[in-house]
This record gives sequence, C-alpha cells and structure tokens, in this order.
Amino acid sequence: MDPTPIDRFAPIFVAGHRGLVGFAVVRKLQSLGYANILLRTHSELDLTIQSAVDDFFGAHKPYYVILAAAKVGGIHANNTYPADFITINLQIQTNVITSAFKHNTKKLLFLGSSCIYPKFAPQPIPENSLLTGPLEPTNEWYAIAKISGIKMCQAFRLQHSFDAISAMPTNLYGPNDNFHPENSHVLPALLRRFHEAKVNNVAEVVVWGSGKPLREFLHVDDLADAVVFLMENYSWLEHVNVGSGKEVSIKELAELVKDVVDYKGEIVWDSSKPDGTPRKLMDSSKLAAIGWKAKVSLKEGLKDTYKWYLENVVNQQ
Ligand SMILES: NC(=O)C1=CN([C@@H]2O[C@H](COP(=O)(O)OP(=O)(O)OC[C@H]3O[C@@H](n4cnc5c(N)ncnc54)[C@H](OP(=O)(O)O)[C@@H]3O)[C@@H](O)[C@H]2O)C=CC1
Ligand SMILES: C[C@H]1O[C@H](OP(=O)(O)OP(=O)(O)OC[C@H]2O[C@@H](n3cnc4c(=O)[nH]c(N)nc43)[C@H](O)[C@@H]2O)[C@@H](O)[C@@H](O)C1=O
Repeated sequence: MDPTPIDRFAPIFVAGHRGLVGFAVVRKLQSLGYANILLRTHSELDLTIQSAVDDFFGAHKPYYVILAAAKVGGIHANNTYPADFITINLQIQTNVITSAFKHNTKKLLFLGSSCIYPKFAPQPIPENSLLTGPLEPTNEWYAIAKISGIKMCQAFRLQHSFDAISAMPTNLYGPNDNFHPENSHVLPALLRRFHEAKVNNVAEVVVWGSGKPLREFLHVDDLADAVVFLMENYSWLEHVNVGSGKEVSIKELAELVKDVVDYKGEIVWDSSKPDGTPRKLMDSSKLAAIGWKAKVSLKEGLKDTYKWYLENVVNQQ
C-alpha cells in the first residue's frame, strides 16, 4: 500500500501528549502546520477503559492516530512492576487500535521499543531479528506487550487493509522526560543525581551496574521528526527501527553527564543493580533508505535536556 498524502487539516489524535514522546510529537506537528490536533490527558480519558476509548473515537472520529501513551519506565520499574507493564500496555494498545479501526481512522502509528528484540540479537539489530531468541528478562513483560502491538497492527493490515504502522525507537531522552530517582531511564536519572550531588556538595554519585552495557540514545525531537516522517511516507507491514546509529557505554554516559552538569566529585558503581541487556544498537538502515536520519548529537542533546530540567523541574520546585 503506497502512502496517501497526509491532510494536515484532518483530526489527528496524539495519545500520551503529556509524556516525553507525545509532547515532542505535538510540537513537531504544530511546527508543520497540523491544524486539528486532538489531545486528552490521562484523567480526561483513561485509555485502559475500553468503553471510554470507544466513546471518544465514536464522538471525534480521529482521521490519524499517533499512539504515544503507554506504561513506561527504566530497568528498575520494568523489573519491579511486571504485571503493570504487561497489562496496562496490552489494554491501551488493544483499545486504541480496535477503536481506531472500528471508527474509520485512516492511519495509525504504534510506538514500540528496541527491547522487543532478543537479548543476544545480532548487532546492529535488523528488523527481522524479531522473535528469533529469548528476551532480556528485566523487561520481557513490557516487550511481550510491545511485540503484541506490532502483531496487532500487522493483523489488522492483513485482514482489513487498515493502515497501521509501527516504529521501534531506541532509548530516548529530552525535554519532558521522567526524572524519577528510581523509576526513570538512565539518562534523566543521572542528570538529576549529578545535579543534586553538585548543589548539595556530595562527594560521590552512585551509578547502577557495571558501567559496561552499551546503549544507543536518540533525542526525542529526532524521534518526533521520524514519527511524522513515517506517518507521511511509510505504509507497509514491517515495523521500522528508529535510532541514532551511535552507542556509548553507561560509563561513558556517566562521564558525559558529569561533565555537562559540571560535577566535580567521584563516580561509584553499585554492582548489586542489574545491567540489563549488554548491547542494543539498532540497524536503522531501512529508515535511512526511505530518507530519514537523526540530527542531534548526544552532547548537544544532553546540554539541551539539562537546561530544560533546570528551567522546568528545579526552578518549579
Ligand atoms: N522513553 C524511552 O526511552 C522510550 C519510549 N518508547 C515508547 O514511546 C512511547 C512513549 O513513551 P514516553 O513518552 O517515554 O513515556 P511517558 O511515560 O513519558 O509518557 C507516556 C504518556 O502516556 C500516558 N498514559 C499512560 N497510561 C495512560 C492511560 N491509561 N490513559 C491515558 N494516558 C496514559 C501518560 O500519562 P500520565 O503520565 O498522566 O500517566 C503519559 O502522558 C511508549 O510507547 C514507549 O514504549 C520507546 C523506546 C524508548
Ligand atoms: C528504553 C528501554 O529502557 C529499559 O531498558 P534499559 O535500556 O536497560 O534502560 P535504563 O535506561 O533503565 O538502563 C540502562 C542502563 O543504565 C544503567 N543505569 C545506571 N544507573 C542507572 C540509574 O540511575 N537509573 C537507571 N534507570 N539505569 C541506570 C542500568 O543498570 C542499565 O544498564 C527497558 O526497561 C525498557 O523500558 C526499554 O525499552
């Protein structure tokens, strides 16, 4: 199915607009002149409640849907709340995909994650590594939900010609991230921990694990750009990896954050905390072949995120 031209005046529902990804996607859509963006907060529309989702779709008939609402967290949250991660994500995505189809949504984009791939997938990880080996145990519950989301999009395309596509982002960061000390991802967690150690004159900062795992980071503005690019240019069965192509060790990341925050103390490693998957660099050559690549460097992205954190979290306390 070739993509049909996008109508920027048709109603587009961005689910999860108060989160890291949804917030950036809305900014991107607004900058491109999308004029009819539908938004609902979690308290206005709980996407785990099927009847509420169906009523919303019936009343507003979104022409396009970007599904950026999910139960999301870092390695500790995924490991601690497996029931929440599998149940809430299956509920949200099932409700949104089925109601979108039922109420004639023209196109839907589902967001998964690089954790869908086997723990020991070939590196960089191509899209066809999906379901070729066991998952990383710390996030397999979330991964199973995300894999089900990809498969639902494919099933609806095959059976009903519903134009549902899936994007698989690598580890993301940027403005509006979750800076919770335990439940967030590594990058916002370290920005906060180094900042608090600096202002409180603490001599050491504890970082989890061995520092050896490698991660690929993508600024959320790049992801938002890729999401809109895929909505406008991609209408096929297979999911699409979205990465920066650059990886760093957690040790290198910690040094970089320390530098950006200008913290002068020492880093101490807590080996009782899990490392998670050793490496997950994605092969994003498919997206590159369609014409998209990342622009924001990790150093610039970190500076931008720290600035946002100071202005919007620290200064609001
Ligand atoms: N962050 C990352 O590193 C990565 C994220 N992704 C994917 O990108 C997508 C967005 O993630 P991200 O922006 O980081 O996550 P966030 O946690 O920042 O945002 C998720 C949003 O979903 C909303 N939400 C959660 N549950 C419900 C619900 N039951 N009803 C309505 N809204 C709900 C949240 O609202 P509230 O806060 O009020 O609950 C929040 O606004 C997810 O699908 C995630 O899997 C993929 C790879 C990496
Ligand atoms: C995006 C992806 O995110 C999750 O997977 P993850 O990549 O393992 O994510 P993470 O950011 O939490 O950790 C990355 C690495 O960093 C180390 N680490 C050090 N110090 C802290 C720290 O203070 N906090 C955290 N969270 N990690 C730390 C940590 O031990 C690990 O080695 C999935 O659950 C799933 O949600 C998913 O799809």
